[in-house]
Amino acid sequence: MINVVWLKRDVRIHDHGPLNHASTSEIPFIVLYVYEKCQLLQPSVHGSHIHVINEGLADLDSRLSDSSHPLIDKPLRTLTVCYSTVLEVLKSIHSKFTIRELLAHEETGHYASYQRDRRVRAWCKSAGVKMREFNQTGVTRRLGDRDDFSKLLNAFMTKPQHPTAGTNFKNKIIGVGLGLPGQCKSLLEPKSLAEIPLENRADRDSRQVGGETEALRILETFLQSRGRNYSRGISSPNSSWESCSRLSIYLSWGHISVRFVVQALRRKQAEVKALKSSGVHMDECWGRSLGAFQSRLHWRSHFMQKLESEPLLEKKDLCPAYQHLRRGSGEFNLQYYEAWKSGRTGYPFLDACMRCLQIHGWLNFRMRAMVVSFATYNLWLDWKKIAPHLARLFLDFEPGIHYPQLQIQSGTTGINAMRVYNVTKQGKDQDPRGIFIRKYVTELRDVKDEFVHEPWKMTRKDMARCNVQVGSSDRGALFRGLVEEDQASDTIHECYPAPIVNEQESAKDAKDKIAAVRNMTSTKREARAVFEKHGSRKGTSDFKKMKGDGKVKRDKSKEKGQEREKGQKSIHSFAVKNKEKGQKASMGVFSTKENEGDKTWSCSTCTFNNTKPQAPVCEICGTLRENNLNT
Ligand SMILES: Cc1cc2nc3c(=O)[nH]c(=O)nc-3n(C[C@H](O)[C@H](O)[C@H](O)COP(=O)(O)OP(=O)(O)OC[C@H]3O[C@@H](n4cnc5c(N)ncnc54)[C@H](O)[C@@H]3O)c2cc1C
Repeated sequence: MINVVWLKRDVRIHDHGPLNHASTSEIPFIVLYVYEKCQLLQPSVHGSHIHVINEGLADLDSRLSDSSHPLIDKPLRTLTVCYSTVLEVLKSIHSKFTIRELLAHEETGHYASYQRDRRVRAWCKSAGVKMREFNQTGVTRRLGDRDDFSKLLNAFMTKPQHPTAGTNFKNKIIGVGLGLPGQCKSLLEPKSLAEIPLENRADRDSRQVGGETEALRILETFLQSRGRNYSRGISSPNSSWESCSRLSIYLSWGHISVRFVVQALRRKQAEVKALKSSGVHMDECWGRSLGAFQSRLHWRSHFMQKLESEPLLEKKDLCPAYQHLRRGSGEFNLQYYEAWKSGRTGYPFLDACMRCLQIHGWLNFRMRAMVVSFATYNLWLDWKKIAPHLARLFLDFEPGIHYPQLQIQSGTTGINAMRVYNVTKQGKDQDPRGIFIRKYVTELRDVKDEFVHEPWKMTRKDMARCNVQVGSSDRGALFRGLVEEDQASDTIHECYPAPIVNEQESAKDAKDKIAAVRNMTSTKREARAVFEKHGSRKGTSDFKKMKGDGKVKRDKSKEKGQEREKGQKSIHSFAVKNKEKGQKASMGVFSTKENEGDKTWSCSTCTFNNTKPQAPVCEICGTLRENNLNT
């Protein structure tokens, strides 16, 4: 008899329920990782993900074998790693040893992993193997609605972590040479994983390194010093590099647990508070930044809960009313898609973001939202078509955040306000001197500050002076003319495209199309159902009041298509009312502020600074506006 610890997105030693459980049991166990063929076939998989996974496995192998050096290309010492399907491997182990317990973490993954888990559970049942799954994200299985979500999440985060297994259990691990299907002697490079298309197997040029050791180090530097600037540094791609925690890849691949991070954060918050009350001068930034970081960690579980409750979210729109949008025949413009993908849209700030992702696999939140907004509004591309490419680009790909965010940013959830980012304005705000642009869009490195965000405004002479030709594929044409004119240049350098769409017009068209769907009575009804199931319940008392009693109920009259009663509030009626009052529709989070003055309100759930005084819900997380704690 043996136990099996099945590793998925949980490759670490700290706060690891399955490892702890196995190590305190009297029988031996296998620590198993499978390069699963059915998962590797998913279009979201990229070689860089495999490298990060391998770095995590090598780190764990060295921790479990008491060695100080993670060895990626050397024989494995404690882990059992196979290249197969998990069911085949489990069946083989069972036939050789008889598995008593299969120990794993619950996974809120894409649909293929959801189905795989169901198959494994069914097999365990039929084979008499007890399967035990541990929670590691704070997400609750089979949660009907969001009424108790925050309470449950808080309880989970407050619970003591699983003890880190001591060294005495290590001789209980059975590992190498078991003769299992596809068993590997060492970790596999992406190049030997035939399921991943060739073009997706390469690594990123410069990316974060995976593994628990690195995760702990990054957390420490953040809480010791970098985190101080979190609040004011997260929006610009220049400052976010250091100011953001940069923990996402470790959280996504399970090299650190979210509870470990939350509890470390709480200790830091207590330390800051204690120092302050003992009279030590504390920089105000710390308190604000730690609070904002705490909110982001809350969002993590908040968004993952959506996918947990709606496993098909990767494939369908949260609000069915939007299903047909961007999916008409001929609506997908391949040329636009390719330009967006390769960072050649003619909008320098946008192109810099896409090229930055190709090199590093990371961008801050605002820039991610912006690249999706540009693709789905300005280029009118279907979010489902851009999702796999972004998933491959993001080193921290986490399905439970990725798909809900894609839907929010493309305006199809029914419960979030439309947010169309003006990429040129964002560039001017977040990268005023074009430092980020010049770093990635090297064609523009010699362009003067005044044109770096709008190079198409340069005259032909300006272009010649900074050795770039904007808007023509004929490199020679411009310069031939100019050389004759003023002999200004005898060298021909690089080309940069002219903008592929008119930013203002394309945004307006897209917003009109979305608004037409949003304003339909049937859409409002569907959006309400989405809110009941997935909307944040911060400001819960108002939500309950709105419903007339303490419990959220489905509005049957609306389901039958009847009109809303007079005076009854709806998430959507507010948004429509704004327009009726003649308020200008938002061009993006910043332009709204200009239109409506400085009446911003900071959301008590997610701390986002909302710029629409009349907005019924927070633009980011959907929390009800009424009596929002920070209003
Ligand atoms: C279209 C889109 C897709 C995204 N896809 C992913 C993804 O696949 N994986 C991923 O980890 N994040 C994703 N994000 C959220 C966010 O951009 C990243 O979590 C963040 O940039 C990671 O950097 P960080 O760890 O330094 O973040 P920090 O700002 O330091 O935040 C700490 C942690 O909080 C969580 N977090 C932060 N912002 C969000 C958010 N908006 N929603 C949910 N959780 C959040 C993350 O786990 C993050 O690691 C996406 C955002 C957008 C707009």
